[in-house]
Amino acid sequence: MKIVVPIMPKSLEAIARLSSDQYQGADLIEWRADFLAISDLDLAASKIKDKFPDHPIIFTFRTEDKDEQLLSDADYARLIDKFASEFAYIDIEVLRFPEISLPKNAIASYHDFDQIPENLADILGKMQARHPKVVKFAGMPQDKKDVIRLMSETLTFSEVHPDQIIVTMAMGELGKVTRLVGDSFGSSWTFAAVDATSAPGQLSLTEMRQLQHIL
Ligand SMILES: O=C1C[C@@](O)(C(=O)O)C[C@@H](O)[C@@H]1O
Repeated sequence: MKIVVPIMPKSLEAIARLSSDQYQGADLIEWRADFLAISDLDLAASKIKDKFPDHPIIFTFRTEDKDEQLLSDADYARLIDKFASEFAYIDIEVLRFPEISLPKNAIASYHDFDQIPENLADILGKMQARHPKVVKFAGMPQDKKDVIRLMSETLTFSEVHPDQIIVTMAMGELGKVTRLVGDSFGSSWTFAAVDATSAPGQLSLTEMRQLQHIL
């Protein structure tokens, strides 16, 4: 299971302060670009690539967790188009922005911050139908059965689509187990933190490395 570590710099100075040594054990870096002003993204992109020359980087501009719409559909599409060729992977909220054509390195992603939806299989299927490089889902379980359901749907999906990379996780305390043993149920990546977490329930990179070793 690959370990992805998000970075969420809130200024260009914060990028300069990042110490890449702390990220050595990560397989991929996810740049959460939605914490910066749009006008800073160009400069930030080159600084981040300079900072992590040895890591594949995911460009993510998350809109699903914002109350207000930060970008129009057209601006989101332009942003995706611009950065897709600059990074190893690009996160795209495909069901929210269905008009976008997917580049080869697309991660089709979907978040539900309230629940593990009953129609999870349908959501995964709709994302897969766009033929992205990776299908990714993160949801908030309300009880232990939700956690088992997420893992069970992930396993079923991975058996039906053995060539499709799928990444799923349940967030929060209840969901932590999915970040540890997700790969036994078909999920290929897990997200872990250095300093701040980008979602509830993430373990630290150090803990995740130790666990990977044990497992
Ligand atoms: O999609 C994901 C997964 C995530 O939400 C998590 O729960 O670890 C963290 C986000 O930064 C990332 O974009």
